[in-house]
Amino acid sequence: QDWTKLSPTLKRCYQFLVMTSRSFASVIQALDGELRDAICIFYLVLRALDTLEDDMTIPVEEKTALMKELHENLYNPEWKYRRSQEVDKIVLEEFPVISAEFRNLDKSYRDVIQEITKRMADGMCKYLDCADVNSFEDWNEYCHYVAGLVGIGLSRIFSASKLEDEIVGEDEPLSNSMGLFLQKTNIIRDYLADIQEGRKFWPKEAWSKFAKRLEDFQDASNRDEAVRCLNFLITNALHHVPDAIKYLSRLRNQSVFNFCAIPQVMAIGTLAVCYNNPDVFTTVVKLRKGQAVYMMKRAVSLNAAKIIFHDFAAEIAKIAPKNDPTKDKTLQICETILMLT
Ligand SMILES: COc1cccc([C@H]2O[C@H](CC(=O)N[C@@H](CC(=O)O)C(=O)O)C(=O)N(CC(C)(C)C)c3ccc(Cl)cc32)c1OC
Repeated sequence: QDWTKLSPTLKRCYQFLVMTSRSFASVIQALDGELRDAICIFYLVLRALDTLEDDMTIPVEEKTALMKELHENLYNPEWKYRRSQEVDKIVLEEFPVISAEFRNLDKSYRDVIQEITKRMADGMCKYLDCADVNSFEDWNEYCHYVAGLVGIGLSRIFSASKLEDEIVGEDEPLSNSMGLFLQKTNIIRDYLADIQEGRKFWPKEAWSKFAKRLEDFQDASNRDEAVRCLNFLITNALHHVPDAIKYLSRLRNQSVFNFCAIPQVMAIGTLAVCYNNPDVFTTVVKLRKGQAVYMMKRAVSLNAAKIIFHDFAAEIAKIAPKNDPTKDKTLQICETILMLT
């Protein structure tokens, strides 16, 4: 990334990227050619939408209008929002800087970013009034709106840049799975942080088999049932791994592969650390920093990524408890992953 050649507004956008995405910013900045700026701006527009959705100080009616209009305000040079209390509020306060660089992008990228922003906002608003996630179908739909659409949009940008084949952008189910795997992993890992903020993303179809209320998993007396529900959800999330492996096998550009593979291997590593782990209900379980850095360095080829998927699937299969009600399905999906990797 040659910072000296950037316009002041584009330089400012990369500063926002570094502020809002910590470790991930470096992977975006390493993207080749037109992809770097297009995905930097896409990331920031998504961050702006996410910041609105997360801000509980904005009344629901006002928030719904702001989110649904964001895709139009990409073409409104003055539009900004200054009343957010969120940590990443700068992307809303300085939105004119982001929209200015959005309008400098090639039309093919602008059309994808605008369409995904519109569809995501509409979907998020459907779940805004705490319409709880009941069935696994609801869970897949919610994750499609907040994450699957990101995968679909990114895949179309990869193909539009010609750095990846048309098929990458056309195959929506695979792109959707890339998002569902990451988002389900985040939701599983973030049980305690979310419940403490009154946010419930674990599907009722799952937790109702193990407790009367989702909050009950916080009590040490319910720890065994909580871990069984955890293992049930992790097993469901692992079913997206075969699609992720197929998606990664289609990529030809090294910088795109690194950008896509690193979050996926971090996610299966997170699921492996969470599996059968009661700490999920008392802290936010994270990969050890050294392990995360190690994986970011290693996941640079399909074979290297496959080995990481293989090792974590083998680890989960090894510790699957004999008396866990989901054990057979867990071993089955692990076996499938082991055969693919
Ligand atoms: C083909 O699809 C993808 C390919 C590569 C990366 C991502 C995906 O990876 C990061 C990775 C990331 O942002 N990691 C964080 C760590 C963390 O949030 O736990 C980081 O390293 O800061 C992520 O998590 N999300 C957020 C969603 C999952 C909601 C989409 C995300 C948000 C905006 C963009 Cl443009 C991309 C992604 C993809 O999206 C599916």
